[in-house]
Amino acid sequence: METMMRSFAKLYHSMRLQRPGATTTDYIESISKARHDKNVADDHTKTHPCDELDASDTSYNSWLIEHPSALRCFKDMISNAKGKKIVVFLDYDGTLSPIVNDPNRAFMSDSMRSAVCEVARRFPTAIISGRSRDKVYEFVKLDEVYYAGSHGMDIRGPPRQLKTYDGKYQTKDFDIKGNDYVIFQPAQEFLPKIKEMLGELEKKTSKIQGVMIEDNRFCISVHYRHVHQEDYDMLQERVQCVLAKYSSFHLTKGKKVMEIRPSIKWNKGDAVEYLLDTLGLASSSDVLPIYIGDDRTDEDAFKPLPSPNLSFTSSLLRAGVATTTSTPTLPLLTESAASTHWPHRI
Ligand SMILES: O=P(O)(O)OC[C@H]1O[C@H](O[C@H]2O[C@H](CO)[C@@H](O)[C@H](O)[C@H]2O)[C@H](O)[C@@H](O)[C@@H]1O
Repeated sequence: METMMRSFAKLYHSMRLQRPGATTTDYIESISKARHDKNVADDHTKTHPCDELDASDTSYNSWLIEHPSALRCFKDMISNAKGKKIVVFLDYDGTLSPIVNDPNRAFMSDSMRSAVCEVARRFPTAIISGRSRDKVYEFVKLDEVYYAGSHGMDIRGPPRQLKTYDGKYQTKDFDIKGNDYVIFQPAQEFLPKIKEMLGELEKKTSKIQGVMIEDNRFCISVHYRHVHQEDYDMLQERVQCVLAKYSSFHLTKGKKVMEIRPSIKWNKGDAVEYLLDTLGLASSSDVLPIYIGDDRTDEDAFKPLPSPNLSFTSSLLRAGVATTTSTPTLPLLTESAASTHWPHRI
C-alpha cells in the first residue's frame, strides 16, 4: 500500500509540475480563478460543466460530488484501491506532456517518464492517445507500457486472441526482447481512404498560413493553433469540402485541432475495455481501472469504468491544461453520436 501510494504520488506530482507556474499549494485554488480568466481559457473547456459554473454555484457543486477530482480525493482513491487489482490508463498530450505550440515537440519530461515507469512496473499500464502509436512510443520510449494510438484504433496489447473478434483485426507481434503482443486494428479497411484524404487536405489547405496536418495513421489531425482567426471560416469550409467526399468519416474536436476519424463505433473507451479483456481482467470484480486524461475524447474512456463511486475525474488536470492556451475557437463542424453496438459504423 505504501509503495503504491508513493508511485501514484510521484505520477501526480509530475502532472502538477508540468502546468506552467504551478506549485503544489496553489493547484486546487487556481482552478476557479482560471475559469473566469478570459486570457487563459481554452476553447475546449468552455462547454464543460466544470468551466461554465462558479464554484459557489449549486449545480457545479453537485456536479463535483458526482465527479470528484482525483487530485482532491487522492487519499480516498488510494484507500478505495485496497485489495484491488489496479490497471492504469493514461492519455498522452496534456496529461503526460504539456500542451505546446508545436505538436512535434510535445516532449515528456524525464521525471514524468520515471514516474510512469515506476507505476508500470507495479501495475499493468497503457497509454491511449489520439496520435499514431509509433509517435507516442517515440515520445515515451518505455517498454513497460502498452500503447494504443489513433484514439484506440491501433492497440499493441497483451498476447491474447479474443473470441469476440474471431481473429479479425488481431495480428501477433513481438519486440526485440522476444516479448509477445497482439496488435489490434479495427479500422484497417479505412487506410487507403485516409491516405487519399491526407493528400487532398494538404492540397486544399496549403495556402492557409499556419495549418498543420498530422498523419495519425487511422485518423488525421488538422491543427489550427497557428491559423489567423480571420482564416478559420476558410479552413473550416475546405476541411468540410474534403470530408463531404468521404461519407464514412466524421470530425471530432480537440484543443485547437479537428480530428478526422473513421465512423466506426470504436473510441478510447472501447480500447480500455479491449485491454482489460486481453489482460484477463474484464469480468473481475476486484479490478480498479484508473484513467487519467485531460481532453473530451478521454471522457469516452471514463464510460466503461466500473462502479461510479470509484470513478474520479481529472477535472483539475483539464483546468490545468486550459491555462496554457489563449487563442479563440473554431466551431465544431459535425460530431456524430456514437452507436452502442460494435462493429457498427456511426
Ligand atoms: O489523445 P491525445 O493524446 O490527447 O491526443 C489529442 C491530440 O493531441 C495532440 O495535439 C494537442 O497537443 C499538441 C502538443 O501539445 C498541441 O500543439 C495541439 O494544439 C493539441 O491539440 C496531437 O498533435 C493531435 O494529433 C491529437 O489529436
